[in-house]
Amino acid sequence: MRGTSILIQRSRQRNNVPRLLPTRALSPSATVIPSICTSCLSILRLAQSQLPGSHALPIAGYVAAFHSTTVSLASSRSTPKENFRKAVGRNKVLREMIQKPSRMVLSERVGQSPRDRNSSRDRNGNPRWDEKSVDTGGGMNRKTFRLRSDDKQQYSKETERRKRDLRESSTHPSPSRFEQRPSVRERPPAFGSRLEHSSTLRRSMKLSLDALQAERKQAADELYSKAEARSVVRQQSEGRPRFGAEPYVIPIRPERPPRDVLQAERRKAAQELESRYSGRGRGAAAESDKMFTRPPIRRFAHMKHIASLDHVSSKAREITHAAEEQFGYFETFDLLPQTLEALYKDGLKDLENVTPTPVQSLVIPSLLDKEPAPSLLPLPKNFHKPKRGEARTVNEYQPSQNFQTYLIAAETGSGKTLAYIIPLMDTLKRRELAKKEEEKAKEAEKEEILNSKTWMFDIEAPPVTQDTTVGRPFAVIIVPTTELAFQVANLIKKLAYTIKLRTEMITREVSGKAIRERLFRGQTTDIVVGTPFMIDRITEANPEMLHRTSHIIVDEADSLFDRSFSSLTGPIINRAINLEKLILCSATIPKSLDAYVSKTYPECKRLVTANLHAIPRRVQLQVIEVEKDPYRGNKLLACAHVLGNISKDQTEPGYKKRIVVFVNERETTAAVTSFLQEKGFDAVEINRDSDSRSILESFTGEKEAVDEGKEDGKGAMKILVTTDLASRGVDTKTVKNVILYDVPYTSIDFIHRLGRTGRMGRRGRAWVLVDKDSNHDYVKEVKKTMFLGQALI
Ligand SMILES: Nc1ncnc2c1ncn2[C@@H]1O[C@H](COP(=O)(O)OP(=O)(O)OP(=O)(O)O)[C@@H](O)[C@H]1O
Repeated sequence: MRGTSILIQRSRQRNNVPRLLPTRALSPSATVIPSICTSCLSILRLAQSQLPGSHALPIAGYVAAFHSTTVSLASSRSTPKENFRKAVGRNKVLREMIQKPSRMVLSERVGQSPRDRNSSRDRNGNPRWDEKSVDTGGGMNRKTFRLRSDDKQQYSKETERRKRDLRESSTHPSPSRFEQRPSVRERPPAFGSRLEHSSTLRRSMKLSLDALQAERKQAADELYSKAEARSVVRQQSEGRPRFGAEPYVIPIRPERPPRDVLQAERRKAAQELESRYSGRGRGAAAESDKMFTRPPIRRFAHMKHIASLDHVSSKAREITHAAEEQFGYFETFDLLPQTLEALYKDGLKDLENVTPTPVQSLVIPSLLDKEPAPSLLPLPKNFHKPKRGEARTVNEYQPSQNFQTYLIAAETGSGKTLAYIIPLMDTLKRRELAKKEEEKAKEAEKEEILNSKTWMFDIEAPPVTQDTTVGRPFAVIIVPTTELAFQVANLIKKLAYTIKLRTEMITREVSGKAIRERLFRGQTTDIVVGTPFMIDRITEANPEMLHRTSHIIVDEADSLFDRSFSSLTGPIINRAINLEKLILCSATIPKSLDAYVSKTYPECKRLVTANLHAIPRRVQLQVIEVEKDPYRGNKLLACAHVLGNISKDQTEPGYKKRIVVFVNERETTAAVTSFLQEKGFDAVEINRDSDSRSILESFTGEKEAVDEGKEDGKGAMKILVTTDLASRGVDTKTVKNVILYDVPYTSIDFIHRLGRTGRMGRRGRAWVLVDKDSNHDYVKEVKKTMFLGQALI
């Protein structure tokens, strides 16, 4: 073509999908078609063979339109030929152009041989064609060219040779693609245009069109069967393919199995699951449960690496859901009137229309005990009280064998404390009332005998028993920190006022003398709350103290059975020789706890809520990249900046904003607190020397109105800087914002720290500061899991 040359490289078409290939326009006036596929090649051939240069320009546009049609057909499973035919059928302009060429576009080169289309003269400058204008009567200025006789001969020879080659190649199997392509040197000399070169090349490679298509079809079938995602590069413009735009990838999806096949598979899997559970004990079910439903998610690799949470099966969660829906009101639990009264009046004061939380619906009916207390085993005669400084012997008692064990696990701030306290107090009160009734009956009987004449012969001497109630509690609650002991003891005291039970707290804050007086001053103590260290010390010196203990509750059990506490918690349990119920309670079940419980208490009953290990979606987590501007690695600055932003927002108008900042190491608390104080924030830290109880009280109490004149900014904020000391169990229900100054070491710490906000259905916000030493991927995974509402692993 004279004015326009559209050069097309040889294209391959795989998998029935037109592939775009780069082409070039040589002439500056040419229409640039950046990419084209083989299906469109035919059109261009037609244009080049039939049209003069100036008319090839609009043809380029037609080709673009044609190409878009073939691309849209590409996802169908028809062959390129069929696609081509369909595309022509759809495109009116092209159809007309191909079927009956317009008179308007035909010009001087009509009838020119495809060979040497660009030059009408040979090397010697002689005209190749005898130019003779012939009016064919079909067009306005149609011209025809007569071939010179020698050229005519050469042309017919060439045609003959091509046909022969094609016949031969179709009888031979096609070589592999790499073998097919000859090196540049081996290639036949260019003959005519590049278009011609392309067809010559194909001929020289002895590839028949049929063989090529068969190969493509096979490749396509393979791809579909393997369900490999192949890609079609399309250029996106208003949802339609266009040339020159950014490419994007559309994966070809594998064929979906029919619906009935899928349903049958699911049914089979469900039956298998059912059969694994039916007719087995709880322990076995739990075992198979674990085996069968190990988390299939591999994408949370970083979380898996760091975390140590145990997986809770979907079956266990389903069971819980069913149980949770059963109880809508506290009245349905069949509690004593005084327990109900205490619950509404003291436990959930100032709350209207309270209903049991999921964990309470699950736990209260399971722990309620209406049976009378069983008779006590006597104390062993050889009770050994170790002297001061003497080595402890752990296994000197015969531990109780017949107690039931429960593992209660529910998300943070879900009301676990009341879930175990209410049934415990109700049971103790029931037993107390039953005992009183029994004593009353005995008294009446005695009176009757004394009044009768035969009393001298019938009455028996009263038995000598060790059945004293002084300093021998019925229940012991062990918690890991003094702060938590204070909180739990406070709640029990409130309830006990109405229920009429006595409770005492034993922590390091209480002196030895005070404990002695409280416990052994001559009155019955029903419930003792304390830290493991203190309870262990006292019960080691006075093992008879646990003689009547029927209930032991281990709150934050994962912490109390870890390496630092297990040497204290285990012996306490062993000393309770009349133990009936051991209740382990926690918001997190690490693998270590699960293994310990399975081994030590194989018959343990697990009461686990459906959302265990999931941080509620109502808590938003934001990640602050400390290394980036404007902080440039300055974590203190980042923390102050976040606090500054919190101070400006209008989230808690009229009330003091309470914010908790968690750090990993105790030493960091002082540095962070003093920096924040320097910046004008009201920040306090909890450390060994500080009065943690009063500090925590100001964060666990009800909302506090802001001082006059300090309605806005830093004056309306209260910041607590702490380690994990305040991360477990502390009921910071009015805290809306939590800052994780350091990335927590484990998912367990993540759950407990973030659990200080968003409690009992409230909304919360959290920020985590990520610096160069932090594991970014881990934080990303936690954030993603939170967003999805999934359990952390
Ligand atoms: N049924 C209820 N309705 C409304 N509020 C409740 C209910 N039960 C408990 N609460 C309140 O929920 C708050 C959180 O309870 P609690 O401290 O027992 O949570 P938790 O599950 O032990 O949390 P953590 O795992 O952090 O120790 C408390 O302020 C409590 O008064």
